[in-house]
Order: sequence, then C-alpha cells, then structure tokens
Amino acid sequence: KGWLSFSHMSIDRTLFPFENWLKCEHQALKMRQNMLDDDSSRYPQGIRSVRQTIARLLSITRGVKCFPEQIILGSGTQILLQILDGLIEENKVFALEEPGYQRVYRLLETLRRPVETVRLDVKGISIEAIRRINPSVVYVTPSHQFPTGIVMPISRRIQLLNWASEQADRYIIEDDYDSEFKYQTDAIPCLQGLDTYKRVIYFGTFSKSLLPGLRISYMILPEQLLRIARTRFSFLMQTCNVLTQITLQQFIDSGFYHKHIKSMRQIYETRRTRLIAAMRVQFGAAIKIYGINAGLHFLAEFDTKRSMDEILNRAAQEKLELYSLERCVLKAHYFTKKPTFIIGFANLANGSIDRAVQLLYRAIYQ
Ligand SMILES: Cc1ncc(COP(=O)(O)O)c(/C=N/[C@@H](CCC(=O)O)COc2ccccc2)c1O
Repeated sequence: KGWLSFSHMSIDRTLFPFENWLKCEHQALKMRQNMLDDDSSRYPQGIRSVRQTIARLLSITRGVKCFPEQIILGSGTQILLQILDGLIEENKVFALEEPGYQRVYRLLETLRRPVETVRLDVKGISIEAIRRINPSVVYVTPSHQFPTGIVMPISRRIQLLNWASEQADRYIIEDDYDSEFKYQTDAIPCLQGLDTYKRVIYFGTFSKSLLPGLRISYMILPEQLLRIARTRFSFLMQTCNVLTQITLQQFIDSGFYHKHIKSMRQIYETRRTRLIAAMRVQFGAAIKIYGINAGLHFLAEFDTKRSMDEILNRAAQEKLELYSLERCVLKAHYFTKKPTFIIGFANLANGSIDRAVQLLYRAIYQ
C-alpha cells in the first residue's frame, strides 16, 4: 500500500483540470508563439498583459489596488524576496512571525539580512512585540498565519498599518499565501487594499491555487520601491518562462481559474470537515485543534507521554507522511508544551481519511 499524507506541502494533483490547462497552452502556443522568440529581457517584470490579468484578478478576489506596472512576476516567492532584499538598505532589520516560514527566515539569513522573530497572540503578530523590537520591515501572513492558521482580524490589520505609517522607512511584507481557501469566516480585505500610506509589499503565488510546480509567484511594489527596482535591477531578466505566463493568462481570462477555485473550495471544505470530525471521534479530549478557519492545513496538539520524534518515527513506519510544528520554529525556543503537528488535508482523498486518522492514532498511542 502507498503512503498516506498529512503533508501541508502538497495538493491533490488528480483534482487539477489538466484538460483545460492543456487547451489554454495550445491556444497560447497557436495565437502568441511570437512571444516565445524573446529571452524575457523585453518584459523583465513579466508580460504586461499577464500582469494586467493578475491585477484584475486580485482586485476582484482580494481587494488589491494596484497598476499592472507595480507587479513583478518571479518563479517562486524566494526569488522575489531576494530582489526585494536588494531594494532595502542593508542595515534595516526584518522581523518574522514565530512560529513562521523557515524558508524565508533562512533565505534572509543567507542574504546577511538582520532578522528578528516576533511572537503571536490570538489576533496574529503582536504589535507590542513589534514596538519592542523596532524593526523596519515586518513579514506577515495575515490571511491564514503560517503555520498557526490565525486569521488576522481587521482591528489588528489597522494597528499594523498605523505602525508602518509612523516612520518613512517602515514596510509590511504581506504574504497572502493560502488566501484562496476560507471557511466560515468571510474574506477580510488584504492589507495592501487597506494601505493608504504605500507601506505594503504584497506577495502572492499560484502554488496553492493551481500547482506548486508551475513556479509562478508575484510581488506588488509601492511606487517608491518600484522606482528603485527599475534602476538598480534593470539588468535582471524575468524568471517565469513565457509559455507558463501566457498559458496562465489564458486559463484565468477564459474563466477556468475561477471555476477551479470554486470547486476546490467545496472539495477542501468537505475534506476538512470530515477529517476534523474523524479526529474528534478518534482522539476525543486528548486533541486540541486550531487554525481551521482557512487554508489547506490546521494544527493538532496531543495529550501524550510519547515524544515528538518517537511519534514521527512511528508515523513513518506506518507510511504516514506527517510534519511537526518544530519545522516552523525559527529562532525562539518555541517549546510547544505538547507534541503539535501540521495536519494538511489537500492531499487526503475522502476515502483515506479514516485510515489516515487510524494510523495517526497508532503512531501516538499504540
Ligand atoms: C508562507 C509561505 N509563503 C509562500 C509560499 C509559496 O512559495 P512559492 O511556491 O515559492 O510561491 C509558501 C510555501 N510553502 C511550502 C512549504 C512550507 C514548508 O516548507 O513548511 C508549501 O507549499 C505548498 C503547499 C501546498 C501546496 C503547494 C505548495 C509558504 O509557506
């Protein structure tokens, strides 16, 4: 039997409309193959019509307010973060949420960027802690805090924007990753759309909504940073390949994107509800679940004598892919009192939910 997966890093590829994607790729190749005879130096920020489509999509789905000129495409969030790092003076301190996204933390360290981590409270990143640390740039995931799942309420968003407005060199990096899938709570407008001081740098990606392998991500710069980018990085070439760009545009403009997100939302909502019910039945009072309002994963904390490592080893023996919260501990010695795991359900078909929960029970209690 194959592995079952609670991974938050994979999606159920069987649900992707490859037929429609292929149609769009075919169209793109037929109608716009002249675009392919260029090494992307002509559109360093990405093809203009593609950025127009993305700007329109984001204004409808996320309340983003931007011109296509402010968008820079990149093959992954990390390459875009490297470019952004090059726009900010080197002595400026960046602050990340703790627990948080270790791939960004480690990238910034490699870039010799001074990085601090900031604790969370029930509403997300702590403003009091930000003021104590006094960084210039704060990296937040307000839609569905990674990995705790906290949805930052509007009050905290306003506080954060006010903090940024107090000084000229302050910025907020809003990583709106995982924003497509909301349950129960209605979508809260993103920081970028609420920002009247041009302090928010918006990051987004198609890794979760479409396929991680496409490697199409984007960042939206406020004008003052865009000007610096255009001079300092005028030599850089676009890193997303042209065929993927024009296929994506076709996929969005023909309505397939909207249709896909709608159907994935229903499928993921069903899986999430069934998984949570199955876990409550299996684990009862021994389990504490949080961060279920959005995204494709939640956290589960267990009352058990068994150690985290012992559980992870047993899960691997049971062929159950499982990740612990420890992978998101950046700097602080963030001791979760009890073993806590990131429970992803995007790659867990309905039929295997009960078995996956059973294997998890064995790994923790048998
Ligand atoms: C906070 C955050 N922001 C952005 C991204 C996306 O990066 P991009 O693909 O380069 O644009 C990730 C991906 N995080 C990845 C790893 C998390 C981890 O290491 O624990 C998980 O990514 C996926 C999850 C499900 C389906 C597809 C992808 C991010 O965790």
